[in-house]
Amino acid sequence: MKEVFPYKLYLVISEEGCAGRDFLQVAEQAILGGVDIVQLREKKASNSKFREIAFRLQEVLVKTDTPLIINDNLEVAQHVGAYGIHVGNNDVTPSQIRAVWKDCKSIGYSIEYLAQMKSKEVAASDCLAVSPVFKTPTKIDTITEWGLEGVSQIRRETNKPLIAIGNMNSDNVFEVVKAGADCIAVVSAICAAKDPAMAAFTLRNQIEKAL
Ligand SMILES: Cc1ncc(COP(=O)(O)OP(=O)(O)O)c(N)n1
Ligand SMILES: Cc1ncsc1CCOP(=O)(O)O
Ligand SMILES: [Mg+2]
Repeated sequence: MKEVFPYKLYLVISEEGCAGRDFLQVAEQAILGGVDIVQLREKKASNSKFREIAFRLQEVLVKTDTPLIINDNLEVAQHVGAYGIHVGNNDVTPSQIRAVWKDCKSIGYSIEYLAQMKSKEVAASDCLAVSPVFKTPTKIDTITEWGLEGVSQIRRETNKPLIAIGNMNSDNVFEVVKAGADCIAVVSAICAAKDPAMAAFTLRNQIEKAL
């Protein structure tokens, strides 16, 4: 059976986060470098704008068969026929998504505190994000800074694919994978890099070395 989440390097992108560069080109370059899944995270866009950006990104991703994940917005995710969705504790829940979106291939769910691990929402998810591993200016409304010990602790509690996010960079991904992460998700390490393809290539190499 095909694994639902075999991905290793996950780009989380927004149009605004690419600092004036064309976000579609950043995504294309990142994929050339080794990104194998992309999430569109538009925290401020209206539904219609979010949908429009998602369609444009989807057009680029289909060329390389790269899956598109939509952050938070179930309506947009279904409308564009995304591969899946990522949600956290303030969003529509994984079990609600499962109930209404029958052909959703991947529901990702953020783990912010340990008690979540026993919840029905974890059971309803396909993959879990250790969120954040390290504090990051990209997202400041976070609860637990998990650190390497937190990644290992969550690893011991589940066999589901674990995505590490939060200040991931080429200096720390090796040890984060060694601690138990299956996949590394990044915003700034690629979106703010001078050369997104090279940045992705370097991250991917570190991940492969640790596996
Ligand atoms: C891969 C991945 N992991 C974690 C998050 C954070 O989701 P959430 O806690 O819902 O916070 P917002 O991103 O919605 O601000 C994510 N988006 N992607
Ligand atoms: C979306 C999100 N969720 C937890 S941390 C984070 C932001 C990660 O951004 P960066 O890779 O720039 O630290
Ligand atoms: Mg969310």
